Amino acid sequence: MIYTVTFNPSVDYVMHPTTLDMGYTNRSTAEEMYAGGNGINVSTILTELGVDNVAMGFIGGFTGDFVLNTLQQQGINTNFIRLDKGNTRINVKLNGIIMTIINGMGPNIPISKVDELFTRIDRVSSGSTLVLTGSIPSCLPDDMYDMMMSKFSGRGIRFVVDAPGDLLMNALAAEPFFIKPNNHEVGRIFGANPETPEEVLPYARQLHEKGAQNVLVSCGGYGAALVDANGEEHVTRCPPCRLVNATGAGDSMVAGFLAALDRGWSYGDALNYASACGSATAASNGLANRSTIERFYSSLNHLLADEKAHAGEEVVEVVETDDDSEA
Ligand SMILES: Nc1ncnc2c1ncn2[C@@H]1O[C@H](COP(=O)(O)OP(=O)(O)OP(=O)(O)O)[C@@H](O)[C@H]1O
Ligand SMILES: O=P(O)(O)OC[C@@]1(O)O[C@H](CO)[C@@H](O)[C@@H]1O
Repeated sequence: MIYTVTFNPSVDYVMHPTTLDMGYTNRSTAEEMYAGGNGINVSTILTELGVDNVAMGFIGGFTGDFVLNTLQQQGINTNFIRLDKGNTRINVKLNGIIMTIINGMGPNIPISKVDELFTRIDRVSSGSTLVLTGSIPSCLPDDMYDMMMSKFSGRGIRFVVDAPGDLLMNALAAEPFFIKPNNHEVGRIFGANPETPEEVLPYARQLHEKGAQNVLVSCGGYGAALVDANGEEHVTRCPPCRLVNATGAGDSMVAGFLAALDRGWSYGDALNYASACGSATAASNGLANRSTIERFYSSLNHLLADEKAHAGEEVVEVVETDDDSEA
């Protein structure tokens, strides 16, 4: 069974403003609301792909009710702890010409509630996967994932960590099964600026050597790279698509990689499937549905087969001329 943990869920409130002028009233032409937060997004895609999972974490107030009701309507198994005070945050996504995001802070989580979460995780059986993803509210220590992995190590639980900066680096010593930073996060860690899957591979290998078993680095529209648990390197591309809203694209990759491994696929195929899931979400309003994912996976396989067939071919530069005569 896969368990996702979202410490700071959200109502993702997507607005479509036609202008974004600071200091003036701007108007939106449409709005959508989604149950959000990284672990919740992973659970949503896993459920869409028919993989058994449970979404855990903390919710509070009327916005917490919205998150819970939405997940339950989507048939997602939930095991959330209700906070006595405060509301689950609202994260505003201004989907204009340039996407602008304002994420809320989220409610305070008392230590007694964190202990309750640990008691629930204590009951998770050996062979389970625990997905620790997303930011941790500022009221809690930023070595939280590291601490959880140490606390529950030796139980036969596989840990997946997708978190920024120190949260990720602190978790490596506990040898997580799978991590998924993006190329910018990797760049910040190593003081570099890798963009393409080929450029991130050496850094992915270093993260692998520091303890992470599978290191998948997403590179936005460029595709993604993987150093797998056997130390083998893979790169993939993105299926061509029109970008609609990339919120949750990285989480969709995490879900896609886990879903493919759950089906017994190879690491290389799992990377391709993860890329298809990411791009399918980037091309959708909200998270992708299964049929979009399968369509993107098939179009990625065509693209990769094409790339392989033409590998090593000399690139002939096409020079455009003003007249219609053939060169
Ligand atoms: N412009 C794009 N065109 C096609 N696919 C994209 C684009 N941007 C993102 N994707 C898909 O989404 C995946 C994840 O994107 P990205 O590397 O931005 O991850 P991320 O920063 O973790 O995402 P997020 O935090 O928005 O969930 C990419 O590997 C790719 O499959
Ligand atoms: O504020 P955080 O926890 O860093 O990110 C939260 C968030 O932006 O990430 C998800 C997409 O990955 C959204 O559903 C959600 O709003």
